[in-house]
Amino acid sequence: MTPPLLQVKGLARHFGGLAAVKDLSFSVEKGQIVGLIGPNGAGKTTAFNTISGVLPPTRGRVVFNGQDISGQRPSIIVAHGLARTFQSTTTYADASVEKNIEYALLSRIRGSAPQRLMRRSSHLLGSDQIGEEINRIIGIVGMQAWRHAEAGTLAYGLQKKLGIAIGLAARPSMLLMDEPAAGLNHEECNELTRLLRQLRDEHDMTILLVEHHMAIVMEICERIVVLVHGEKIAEGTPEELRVNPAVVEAYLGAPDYAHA
Ligand SMILES: Nc1ncnc2c1ncn2[C@@H]1O[C@H](COP(=O)(O)OP(=O)(O)OP(=O)(O)O)[C@@H](O)[C@H]1O
Repeated sequence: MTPPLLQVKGLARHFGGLAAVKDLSFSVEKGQIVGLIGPNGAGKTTAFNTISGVLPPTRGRVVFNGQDISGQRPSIIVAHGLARTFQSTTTYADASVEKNIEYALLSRIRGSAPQRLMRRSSHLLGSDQIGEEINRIIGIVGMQAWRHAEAGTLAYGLQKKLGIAIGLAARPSMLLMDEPAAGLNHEECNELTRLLRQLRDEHDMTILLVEHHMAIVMEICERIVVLVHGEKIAEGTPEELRVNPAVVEAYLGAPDYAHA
């Protein structure tokens, strides 16, 4: 049997006396979209930051594609194929959509020495391939019409798509997405749902999604991990969690969950 692509084992992260994440274990199989949900302050972002190398874990391990990546720098983790999508604020506002993607590709090519050593040769791009790669990424996120638009002038939903495009420039096999639906309108949420499915079905992407928008989580995730006060209180399919008393209680007063 193929081992899971991502395995989080007994992960903990403390801030002084506060245990923001406690003994968290879960795994994500290749090709799955898994949700990580929980009320405000549950520890979702801390778990994400610890998995992606932004914060070192206090305890526990993160294994990706069979390799222990716990506590590695974000650039090394990206080179392993585990990338985070960026918030719109991390784009170059004055540069065009294609330039932003080009900068992301160039940083991948230049990378650090250990990154270069780790990358498979197919991951190295010659400058003649950059144009093709920009076309490929713009095609995936459906931003052909905005190719020459300045990033800072894009509507919010398009800026978020550009953030996903920049994440894709790392050619990851797995994306960690932190609240991609935040601030999107109804039509943009539908588009996001289509894009996430397309990334998985047509581009072999595995996705771990932190998201407050319960309708999207319930519709798109095969499995969901629920955190409350830093602890995993439940894990299962959307159908299982909808009727799980502990989850319903944690979300009492959250109408979006009740109606998802
Ligand atoms: N750098 C930090 N220093 C101290 N405490 C922190 C730090 N980052 C997070 N925390 C605390 O850790 C706990 C978990 O926060 P975290 O942001 O991970 O939760 P979350 O589930 O992502 O919340 P939200 O849904 O509101 O984004 C909170 O009590 C928060 O105040």
